Amino acid sequence: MSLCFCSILKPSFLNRELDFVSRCRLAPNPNCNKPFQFLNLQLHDRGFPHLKAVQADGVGVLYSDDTVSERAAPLDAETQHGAAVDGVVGTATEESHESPNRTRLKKIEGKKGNVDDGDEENRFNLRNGREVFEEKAYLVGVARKGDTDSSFDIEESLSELEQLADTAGLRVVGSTHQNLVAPNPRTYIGSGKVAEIKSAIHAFDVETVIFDDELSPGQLRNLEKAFGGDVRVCDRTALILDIFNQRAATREAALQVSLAQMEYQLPRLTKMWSHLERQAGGQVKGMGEKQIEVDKRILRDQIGALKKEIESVRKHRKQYRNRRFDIPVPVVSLVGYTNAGKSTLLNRLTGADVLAEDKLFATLDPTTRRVQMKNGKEFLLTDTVGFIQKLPTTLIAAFRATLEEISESSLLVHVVDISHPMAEQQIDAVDKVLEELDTSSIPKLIVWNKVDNAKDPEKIRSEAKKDPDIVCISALTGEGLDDFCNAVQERLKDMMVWVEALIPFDKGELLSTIHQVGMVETIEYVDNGALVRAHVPLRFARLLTPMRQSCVS
Ligand SMILES: Nc1nc2c(ncn2[C@@H]2O[C@H](COP(=O)(O)OP(=O)(O)OP(=O)(O)O)[C@@H](O)[C@H]2O)c(=O)[nH]1
Ligand SMILES: [Mg+2]
Repeated sequence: MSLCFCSILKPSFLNRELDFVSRCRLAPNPNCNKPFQFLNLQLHDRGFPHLKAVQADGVGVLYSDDTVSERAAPLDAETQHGAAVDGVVGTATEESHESPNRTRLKKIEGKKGNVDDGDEENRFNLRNGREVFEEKAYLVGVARKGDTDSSFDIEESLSELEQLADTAGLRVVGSTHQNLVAPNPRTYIGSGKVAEIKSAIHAFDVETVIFDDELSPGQLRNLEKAFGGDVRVCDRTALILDIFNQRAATREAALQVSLAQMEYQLPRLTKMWSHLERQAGGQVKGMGEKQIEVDKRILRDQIGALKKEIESVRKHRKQYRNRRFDIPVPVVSLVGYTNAGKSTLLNRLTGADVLAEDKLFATLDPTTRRVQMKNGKEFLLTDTVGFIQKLPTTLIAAFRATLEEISESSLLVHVVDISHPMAEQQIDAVDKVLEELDTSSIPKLIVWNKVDNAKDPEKIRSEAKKDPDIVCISALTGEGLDDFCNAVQERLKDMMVWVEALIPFDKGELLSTIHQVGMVETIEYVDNGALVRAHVPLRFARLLTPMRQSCVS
């Protein structure tokens, strides 16, 4: 089936019953006499002790007790071509234009436990307060020859996909990739690769195959068919949507994720009802087709209703924001790649308790807190949803309202995990999304976080010193936080205007606000009030206009 993640039409694939696994278990077939390729049991004895060999076409599996089982044969001759698992790293039979590529089988150890018959219970794990069954997933990526658009190489992108899969509660058992000039319009990857993956699916009881790029509805369908129907095929977008779905804690986030999911599903609403045709022995052809049209209409109506609801929540949020602007405290937004440490920084500076953990997309909703500096100055700090390379456009669109917080800030703080091997590429990916959000006019400060975790912290610190727009910190240990606050203060001062105002004695509260949000140079107490010279935010300067005039006069 093509749709893995629709919470409205069907539950998340992470909640599926064991039934799916038992359906995948192979029925013994001792009469099978096709050639086998023996697996390297040394590598796999922890993870797959029951497997001894896989038939050359990947269809049959020989178990350690010498029973042979066989799945349904491949659907078309094309996918049989070159199928093989070579035990340790799996070789791919390539089409002539495809360069060699690698298949990785993951050694499952430590907390993940064994994946054998007696280990099914260990595959239930507590995630976000609910027990989920860890499905076995296999990852597939494509490196495009001559692709200059993406700065992530395929290994790095797959490693990030693995982190996403782990966050979603899946157990990754292996991965593979292929170099292609252009993706295959039918199956995204070449036929040799399809066959190779099919072998891996059979050999390791893979339940979900995840592609690192967005697949077209047709590609999804064809791949599922080619893999034999019992395995779910999904892509990075669906995986990210599922994580968002699991993590949406507020009504607004839940609405936004639902909208993104529905928009993703609309063109993929196929095959859902093909069982009707099968049940009817194919005699009522078209029955499934009609049902799809009905489903699409229902989904479109739901999308319309959701958009209206989001709009009303958005208006509410805007009113709240406007009220917030009555107090002229500048707003500083934390932006950055997911897992960079934005929430940890907010928590550290404000004593907030926003969820911060070593998982991707821990934060979905913006949280704003007041930062009180040692010198008594204040600013508001907003934590926002993290970005990622290949961020689904449906998600950007759905979260645009929330991200408006960013475009209305006085200053953007781009938090970078400088200890991450892909820090530079992550910076590029964030800049790309910021461009899409039209934030070029807002001043930026770059924060190199997690310096404590860097291989050579000293080098990082001295590099940061060379650029006045970079501050080096550790949100975890507190290193550099004073420098960070001072740098924010400096940037905010640059955006303030110089005023001289005579504040009457009966408006004493204005004087304390100037101290709070501005930078006071001098105060002189005269007969009819306090003569203040200070830098204040533009919005606040407007408020002082009458007093500025009286000062001038
Ligand atoms: N060593 C080290 N770890 C840090 C530091 N800052 C954050 N972390 C860890 O990095 C992980 C991610 O931190 P978060 O604050 O959740 O990151 P985030 O940017 O809010 O992530 P999303 O909400 O997913 O976008 C957590 O395990 C933090 O403990 C730091 O300065 N040093
Ligand atoms: Mg966060």
